[in-house]
Amino acid sequence: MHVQRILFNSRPGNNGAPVPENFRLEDTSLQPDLNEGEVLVRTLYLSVDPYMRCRMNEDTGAGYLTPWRLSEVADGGGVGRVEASRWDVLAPGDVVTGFNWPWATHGVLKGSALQKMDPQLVDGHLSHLLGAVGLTGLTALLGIREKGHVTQGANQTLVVSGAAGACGSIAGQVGRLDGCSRVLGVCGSREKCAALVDELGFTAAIDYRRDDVDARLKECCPDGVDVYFDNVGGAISDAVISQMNSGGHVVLCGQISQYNKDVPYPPPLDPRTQETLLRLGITRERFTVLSYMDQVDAALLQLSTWVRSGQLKVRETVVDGLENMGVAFCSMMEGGNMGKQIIKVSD
Ligand SMILES: NC(=O)C1=CN([C@@H]2O[C@H](COP(=O)(O)OP(=O)(O)OC[C@H]3O[C@@H](n4cnc5c(N)ncnc54)[C@H](OP(=O)(O)O)[C@@H]3O)[C@@H](O)[C@H]2O)C=CC1
Ligand SMILES: CCCCCC(=O)/C=C/[C@H]1[C@H](O)CC(=O)[C@@H]1CCCCCCC(=O)O
Repeated sequence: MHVQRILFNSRPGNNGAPVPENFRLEDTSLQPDLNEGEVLVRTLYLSVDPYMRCRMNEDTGAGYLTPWRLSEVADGGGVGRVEASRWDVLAPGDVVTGFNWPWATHGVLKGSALQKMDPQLVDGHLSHLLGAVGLTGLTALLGIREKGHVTQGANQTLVVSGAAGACGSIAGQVGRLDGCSRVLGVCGSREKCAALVDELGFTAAIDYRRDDVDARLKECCPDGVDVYFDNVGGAISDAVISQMNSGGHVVLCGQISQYNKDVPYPPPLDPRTQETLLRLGITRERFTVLSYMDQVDAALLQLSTWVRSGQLKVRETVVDGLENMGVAFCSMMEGGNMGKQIIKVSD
């Protein structure tokens, strides 16, 4: 059968922004004959994620991430439909997701590497299985609950960086639903700020590209910051942490501002920020959603319930066409997305 796939074409180098030409589209054929345990899937949606920038380096800097190999098919999170199966658990028509989905229109995958999903969980919006009711939503919900120490009635102020993105837009809403009295988002445009406040229920938002971040933080967080959900690191995080209360908590979710730099993960902290954390007894623990897989079923049900009831609003930036994977990835790394960046591959 004829398939299209995206090969990893070149490395951007440990220092520097990726370009779409780091990927290339290939037309080829796939032998759909299956061995025992294999499944033929048709790709519906592919996930576009910041951690992929680390997979573009020869050394990813993170133990659990393998580098993409040159001239091989890139992979990541995906959702698709089973077309043929020699794995007992799956049958044609089933909707499945996986972490190592090939960037291709069809693929032959190991059945044991796939999770069967109930489309009712997302009312048929299957792209949400990669976002709000998938790893993104889980990251936000479990990050807040495992590391944020949010307590109903405690009058806490939560700040979220990368707030208009996939994880951030959900984390802020979860913080509000779990009891924070004030939720402030930091993001990269006026339009994103407006969406956070007008649509997603954030109390206020800061445009870090145009506003005086320190001054706006003081203005919007008059009682200081109790919980910080950190998606970006760097200068924004230094500014937020400098206004945190003693005994506060930083959820170390990601550090995207450093991913185009040759630094390990997590990147070293500014010494003044390190001193603030120590002096004020602020926790800053690394959070990885993959460490909490035992909680996935209950957490997905919670996210699904909130989305279906309208309590949790979902934003996505969906681009059509496998051939646009590289462009969409580079755009996301520069803030071109609002909510989860998705590629739609087929209906
Ligand atoms: N710990 C875990 O288990 C997981 C962690 N993550 C991490 O969460 C973070 C968000 O991921 P995700 O929600 O998928 O991606 P997003 O949807 O948030 O997309 C990335 C966003 O980062 C912002 N950004 C890019 N460069 C910078 C910069 N230099 N400074 C500030 N903001 C920047 C852009 O928004 P803007 O317009 O605001 O600049 C862009 O839209 C990442 O750090 C990622 O690695 C993700 C999944 C799981
Ligand atoms: C090195 C920077 C990572 C920063 C944090 C981050 O973005 C983590 C993302 C992972 C999260 O735990 C859930 C995911 O989907 C991300 C990892 C996926 C791992 C898949 C394995 C890929 C491989 O074969 O290397």
